[in-house]
Amino acid sequence: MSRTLIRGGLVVTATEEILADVLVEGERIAALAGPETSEQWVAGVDRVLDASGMYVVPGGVDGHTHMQMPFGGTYASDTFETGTRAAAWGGTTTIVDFAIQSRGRALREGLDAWHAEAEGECAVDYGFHMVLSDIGEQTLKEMDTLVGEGVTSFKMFMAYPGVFYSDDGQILEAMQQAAGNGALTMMHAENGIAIDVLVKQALAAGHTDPKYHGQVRHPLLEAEATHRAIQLSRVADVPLYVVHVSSTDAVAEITAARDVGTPVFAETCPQYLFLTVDDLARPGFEGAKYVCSSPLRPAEHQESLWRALRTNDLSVVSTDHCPFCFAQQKELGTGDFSKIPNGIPGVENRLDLLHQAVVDGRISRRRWVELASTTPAKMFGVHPRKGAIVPGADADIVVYDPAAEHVLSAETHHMNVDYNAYEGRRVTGSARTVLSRGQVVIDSGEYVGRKGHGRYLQRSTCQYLS
Ligand SMILES: NC(=O)NCCC(=O)O
Ligand SMILES: [Zn+2]
Ligand SMILES: [Zn+2]
Repeated sequence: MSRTLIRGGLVVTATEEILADVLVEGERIAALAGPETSEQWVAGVDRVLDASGMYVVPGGVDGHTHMQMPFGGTYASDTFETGTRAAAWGGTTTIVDFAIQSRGRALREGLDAWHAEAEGECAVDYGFHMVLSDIGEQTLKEMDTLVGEGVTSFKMFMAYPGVFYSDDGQILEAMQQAAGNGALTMMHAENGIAIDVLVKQALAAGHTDPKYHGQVRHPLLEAEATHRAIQLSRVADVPLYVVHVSSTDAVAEITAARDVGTPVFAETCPQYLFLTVDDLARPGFEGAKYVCSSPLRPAEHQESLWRALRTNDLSVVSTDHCPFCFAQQKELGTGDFSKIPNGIPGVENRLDLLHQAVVDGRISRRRWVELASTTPAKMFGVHPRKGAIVPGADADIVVYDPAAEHVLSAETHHMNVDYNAYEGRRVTGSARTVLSRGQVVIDSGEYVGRKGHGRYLQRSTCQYLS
């Protein structure tokens, strides 16, 4: 069994910051100790990693990715291989991706297909949520089986009629089923039926540019759907996790529900914290790079999101990593914004963008770890294996250089996509060395991992509910 000692760093977790050395044995963390004790370990280890001046943090847990997802006539451009490698470069050592049920098909078929795509391909560990696109008697029964296989969360869509959309009755039934089997329900909360009316009207008026994507997906239609999802979850008596929250109005619904004790949780994503509608309105067709749903909002929404991250009404930052190349993929929507594949890349950039928020004084170091690693690990049932630096946990560890300045760019990133949504942005902080289950996968910025190292994670149920 290989032994690694990480020496001299500041261990930062969601709850404490301590100067401690970390001993890794095989795939797990064996012990933490001060320098006098760890001095005695040096002779018996295979490798000593010098972490002086560095933070030693649990690997990032990105609870919302879409590797090679089919969407709008094409596929997200990162495969499980390229996307998990890019994740590792950015300090993320666990992803939870979305397996998708096709309409008219069984959950099993969708889940098997995603397993087949991911198995043997990943650089870091991965789990699956399941997207419900065809809720009926058979789907409801299958939900129970999947929970037994570690797929303990189900995403439904109030958006995308004719594709992933579920109506209120179907949503209520799936929520009732989840209430019985202990799963977490996840919601893409936008009123897709109303949005489609506005899309038709916009196109009829000749409004075809990417910026109209943001206009038709009105924040009130996000708020309305969020409200409806919350009320349905209360009727079903099931916890709810709202994905990619983008607006002040949706946050207000979540806050109001949480204030009366409803088990509603929510995430936002870096794109809503760092980008705005001005990016969607870039000249020519460039705005297509910024088309995602929920859409980017005017800058004033960002303050509400930051505030909610501080008050815990938003408790997770995930990426919703869903990359489509500008050339040939985003271009499918030239002359019709509604045909632009929805999604923004970011799995590699999340930790650094959030660390910039630490540097800027918006959140504390501990909150950074909590939002990016510990809370998603608990939310999605992989804590304390993931998201923690304690003896017995998986040795998913990032030696993070808080002073390393770099510029985010498609020229230097490792995601398989021809643009970076944050092109030219200077950030302070970078993952220097990354361990995934005890194996060094990033060594001083170089990838030294291997395809197939990443294993499927059978998740338990949401730990905020037990
Ligand atoms: N978010 C987005 O624009 N694309 C990915 C699919 C989804 O999460 O709705
Ligand atoms: Zn969504
Ligand atoms: Zn998504």
